[in-house]
Amino acid sequence: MSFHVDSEVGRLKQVILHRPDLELRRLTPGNKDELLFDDVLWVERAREEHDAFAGTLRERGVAVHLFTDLLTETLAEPGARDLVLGRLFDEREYGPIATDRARGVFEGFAPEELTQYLVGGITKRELVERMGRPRSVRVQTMDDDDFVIAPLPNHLFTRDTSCWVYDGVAVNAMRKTARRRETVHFEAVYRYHPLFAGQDFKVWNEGQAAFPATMEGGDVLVIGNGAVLVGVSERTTPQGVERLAVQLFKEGAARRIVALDLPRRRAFMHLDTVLTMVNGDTFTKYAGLGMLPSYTIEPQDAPDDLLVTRHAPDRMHAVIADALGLDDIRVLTPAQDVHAAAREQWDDGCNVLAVEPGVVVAYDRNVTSNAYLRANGIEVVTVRGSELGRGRGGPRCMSCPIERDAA
Ligand SMILES: NC(=O)NCCC[C@H](N)C(=O)O
Repeated sequence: MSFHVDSEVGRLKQVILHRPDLELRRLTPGNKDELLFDDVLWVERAREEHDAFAGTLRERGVAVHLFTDLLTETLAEPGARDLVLGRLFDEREYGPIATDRARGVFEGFAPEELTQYLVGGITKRELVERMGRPRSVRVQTMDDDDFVIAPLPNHLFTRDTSCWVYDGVAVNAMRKTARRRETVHFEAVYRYHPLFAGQDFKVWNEGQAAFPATMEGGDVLVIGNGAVLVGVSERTTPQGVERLAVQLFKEGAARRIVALDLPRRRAFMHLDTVLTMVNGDTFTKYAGLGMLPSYTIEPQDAPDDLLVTRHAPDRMHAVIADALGLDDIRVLTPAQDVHAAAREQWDDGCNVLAVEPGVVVAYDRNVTSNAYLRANGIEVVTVRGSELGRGRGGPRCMSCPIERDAA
């Protein structure tokens, strides 16, 4: 089987999703901000919404792989355990007394339990029950219900931690502390899971070791025609984009990157919160985004050199069209008052996931955006996201395509 993502909108064949679990039960009013959520969730309802989302994709012929299953199966491999636990149990984090004992507890877990605690986190009480009370200053200064290892609720947004670009995968260094531990889980999955191990695909970057050259998949749109559209954002750095460009060009996997200079704000945290593609020449865009400065990045003769051209904001759509080999692109932005538009953007109205050209999955609550897409010939399949949306991500954020045709 070969994995590749050749567009944003061609037929979607395989995707990785993460069904919410323990990590969201551990989200509280006290930790939600640090964990990048805007509210606590009703987890059972979030799971129902997520099951319905997965069901919608399956009905459209998409093979859905659940991240929990992938990680659990991966952790049955000794090499994967060593990679993940070696990265996690760092003496500089847990102190010289507790680190090895805590690691010993995790070494003893069966794969299912190991996945549960790696993703859901573990409290001091849970750890001490298993390892006894160490003399560790690090552990003794904590309350029993404090997390020794924090939960990872943003695994829900599988788009960001790894993203496929043509015939390779970028396993991304994440900007925010709350998401950094997600990366090693995907490093292990792509290296050791039987679905991927031994398969012929390229790896565009080296995981969290690339930090601080962060790049997140929500900023990466594989628009087709050998081009990639990338947001330089709150999360994705210019050097992260530059490194991606060097890798893609070295392997001849892409011909051009267009980088958009986004405002560095949480509401616009990734490009796909304000701009996504709905068919081969059409984008849905948030009215408040306006026009942005852009850069085209192209290969030079020397492999470690790049041709970088800056364009004024009014050229943004033309620059994207040119990368696609088109005279123009269609940009769909519904006419609505600025307050309504801001609310729908916040609720991921632009964050749609195409399952084939002209057919997208969207949250049902974004009534105006969805009606406008339909009026312009796009089929919109709606899913509920009243709970899921509280983490500020929609259908595109919650999916990591691993196989998708060209448009
Ligand atoms: N591509 C995306 O925009 N993903 C949404 C990520 C939301 C998550 N709570 C975060 O702040 O990283």
